[in-house]
This record gives sequence, structure tokens and C-alpha cells, in this order.
Amino acid sequence: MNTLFPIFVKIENLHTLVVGGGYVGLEKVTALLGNSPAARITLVAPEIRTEIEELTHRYPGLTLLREIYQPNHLTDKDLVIVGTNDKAVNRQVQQDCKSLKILVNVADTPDLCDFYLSSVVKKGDLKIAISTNGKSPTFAKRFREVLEEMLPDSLQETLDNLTAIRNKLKGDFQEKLERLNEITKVLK
Ligand SMILES: C[C@@]1(CC(=O)O)C2=NC(=C\c3[nH]c(c(CCC(=O)O)c3CC(=O)O)Cc3[nH]c(c(CC(=O)O)c3CCC(=O)O)/C=C3\N/C(=C\2)[C@@H](CCC(=O)O)[C@]3(C)CC(=O)O)/[C@H]1CCC(=O)O
Ligand SMILES: NC(=O)c1ccc[n+]([C@@H]2O[C@H](COP(=O)([O-])OP(=O)(O)OC[C@H]3O[C@@H](n4cnc5c(N)ncnc54)[C@H](O)[C@@H]3O)[C@@H](O)[C@H]2O)c1
Repeated sequence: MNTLFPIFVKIENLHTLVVGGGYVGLEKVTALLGNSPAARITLVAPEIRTEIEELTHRYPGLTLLREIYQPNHLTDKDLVIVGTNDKAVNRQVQQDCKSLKILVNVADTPDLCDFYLSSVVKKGDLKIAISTNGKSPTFAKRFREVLEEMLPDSLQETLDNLTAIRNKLKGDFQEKLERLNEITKVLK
């Protein structure tokens, strides 16, 4: 059974720390900014890939610290993603987060994660997050590609129309719900 509980986080309201500036750091920062360009992210690592540096020109919310990780980097952070090439450092960051009750993802080490990143399908306002319960990230990626291909671009228009109807509908909650269920029957 997949017991993971999916939530959609307003990541731009939080301050996220990413520890590690290699391929993994790049992948995670890209995933965060791809969903939320205004995300506030601090990345700490003694060596930082140039692709990450380039992102700072486009995303003012991204701050880079060329330092080794210190526990004080956790001050005022809400969420942490760690992916250095030093397993002891990853473990230390995870333990420091635990003692401060900060949610932490140790990339590629499911046992140390409080949450996993998901594969994300985006079509306008529609967003679908895919989890395989850690069984196969590659399957998650492929399934994302299938869904992206399948979903029509006109979907945004449908959502916009439904919003307009939703805002216009009068009556109590129950009446509105019945009407919206009726209108959207064709989608089944
Ligand atoms: C979805 C995605 C989101 C993201 O990272 O943004 C994501 N991994 C992605 C890609 C990917 N990761 C890996 C490969 C190489 C092929 C392979 O191993 O399959 C590829 C494929 C590729 O890159 O093409 C390596 C890998 N990943 C994990 C392990 C450890 C293990 O399984 O024990 C290892 C082995 C490391 C090693 O061998 O040392 C673990 C996790 N990876 C997760 C998420 C979480 C579970 C999500 C789920 O439930 O499916 C979880 C549990 C924790 C986490 O990291 O959050 C993103 C696709 C984004 C997209 O394109 O849509
Ligand atoms: N790259 C991948 O796609 C991938 C896939 C599976 C597993 N992994 C594993 O994930 C880990 C990270 O991979 P990578 O490709 O990003 O590595 P990398 O070598 O490209 O980058 C490692 C980063 O960690 C930083 N770092 C090291 N010690 C640190 C410390 N004390 N404080 C802060 N930062 C520190 C380095 O400065 C560097 O930025 C490796 O152990 C790798 O085996 C990577």
C-alpha cells in the first residue's frame, strides 16, 4: 500500500534549503523553480555547477552560498532537500532537521526522507503529481510523458469556463455542487 499523503505546497511561501550543488542539486532546484518561479531557495555547497549559477540571473529568489554545510544554515528554513556526494553529511543534515522538526528529503535515500518529490504533469492550471511509492522513479517519469502527450491543450479553456460558471452559480452549496456535477458529467 502506498501510504504517502499528497499535498500541494505553496512553496513560494516557504524558505527552502538545498544542500549540494551538483547534478542532484540542479535537478531539485529546477523542479522547485519549474513549479514556482518565485520560490525562495538557498543552496549551500562548496562547489556549485555553473547551470545553477546561471539560474540566479532568472530567479531572484535563489541564493547561493559557497560554503560547506553548517547547522546554522537551517535557521529560518521550513523545508530541506539534501543531495551531497557525502553520505555522512546527508545523514548529519537529516538528523539536524529531525531535531528542529524541519521536513527533509534526502535525495535518492528513501529511508531518510520525510517526503518524496514527484513526477509532475502540467497543463495550464491542471497539475498531476505521480508517485510510485519509490518503486520506480523511471516509471513515474515515463508515465508523466504519456499523460503530458494525452492531455489536450484545450483543457485550460475548460477549466476557465468552469471557473466562470462556478463564480456565477447562485444558491446554497448543495445546489451548486449538483449543478457542477451535472455540467461535468461529459468528462466521465
Ligand atoms: C520523480 C522524481 C522527482 C524528482 O526527483 O524531482 C524522482 N526521481 C526522479 C528521477 C530519477 N531518480 C533516479 C533515476 C535513475 C533511474 C532509477 O533508479 O529509476 C531517475 C530517472 C531519471 O532521472 O531519468 C534515481 C533514484 N531515485 C531514488 C533512488 C533511491 C532508491 O530507489 O532507493 C534512486 C536510485 C539512486 C542510485 O541508484 O544510487 C529515489 C527517489 N526518487 C524520487 C523522485 C522519489 C520517489 C518517486 C516515486 O515514488 O516514484 C524518491 C524515493 C525520493 C526522492 O528523491 O525524492 C524524478 C523524475 C522526474 C521526472 O522526470 O518526471
Ligand atoms: N546525479 C545523479 O543523477 C545521481 C543519481 C543517483 C544517485 N546519485 C548520488 O547522489 C549524490 C550526489 O550526486 P551528484 O551527481 O549531485 O554529485 P556531485 O558530485 O555532482 O555533487 C556533489 C555536491 O555536494 C557538495 N558537497 C559535498 N560536501 C558538502 C558539504 N559538506 N556541504 C555542502 N555541500 C557539499 C559538493 O560541493 C557538490 O556540489 C552522489 O552520492 C550520487 O552517487 C546521483
